[in-house]
Amino acid sequence: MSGDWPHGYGYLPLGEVTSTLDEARARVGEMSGPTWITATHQTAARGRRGRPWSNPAGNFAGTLVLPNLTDPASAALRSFTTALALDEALTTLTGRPEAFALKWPNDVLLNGSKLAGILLESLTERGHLTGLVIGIGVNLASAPDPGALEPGALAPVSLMGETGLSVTPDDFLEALAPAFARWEAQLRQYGFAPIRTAWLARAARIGETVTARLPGDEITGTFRTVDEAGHLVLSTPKGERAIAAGDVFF
Ligand SMILES: O=C(O)CCCC[C@@H]1SC[C@@H]2NC(=O)N[C@@H]21
Repeated sequence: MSGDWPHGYGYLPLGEVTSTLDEARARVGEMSGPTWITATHQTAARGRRGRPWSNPAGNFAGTLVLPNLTDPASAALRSFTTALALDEALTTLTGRPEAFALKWPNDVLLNGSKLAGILLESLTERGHLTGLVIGIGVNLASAPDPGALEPGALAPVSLMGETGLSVTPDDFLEALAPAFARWEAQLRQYGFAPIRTAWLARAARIGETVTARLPGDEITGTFRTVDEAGHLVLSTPKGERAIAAGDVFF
């Protein structure tokens, strides 16, 4: 599997790298359109909020580069298309849709624990958005040692550990890439509304009490919905709050 796929995305499979996100930043100038970059091993993979991301062999590590995205609001919606594509790929490969759920803003859960994470990073020039890189890690073969988890954080699990199914990173990308291309085409053609509906149908903990941790603040409330901008909407004793970015704890 290399070069171009039928859906027109490029593909760059790499061996050991610091991070596929670093490779994306270094190589975006050579790319004319959306391109997947994968690595067999990352020596300095990163997760959200500057956390390290452990990447044992056999797990999926990839970055999708979307050059020429210049609207920040629509770029952020790729959290949702990416999560839906991951969910679709996992459902296709396992036949078990009921086992997976989506956690706002960027995680895929398996049996209620964290299976996959997504990290969006902006590419900018002179303060303007010029593109987006979407880093994706999926614990296919093994779950990393959770180390010291924040209170309330979900422990990682692996697809192999939870289901006994063996899926290689290459097989995973074969399912993920066309799924992403379809969700991306839908977003471009119809806007966020159908993506939002599809995401909500797969969301974990709607109607339940959750806590959103923001820099310097913590908001607890009932998870009502995700609004038209992709913000998390919580009902709190002080009224409804729409949260643009943060970490959610159950
Ligand atoms: O849940 C998170 O914190 C997001 C994790 C994202 C990890 C992936 S692995 C491939 C890509 N390269 C990185 O350095 N990080 C992302």
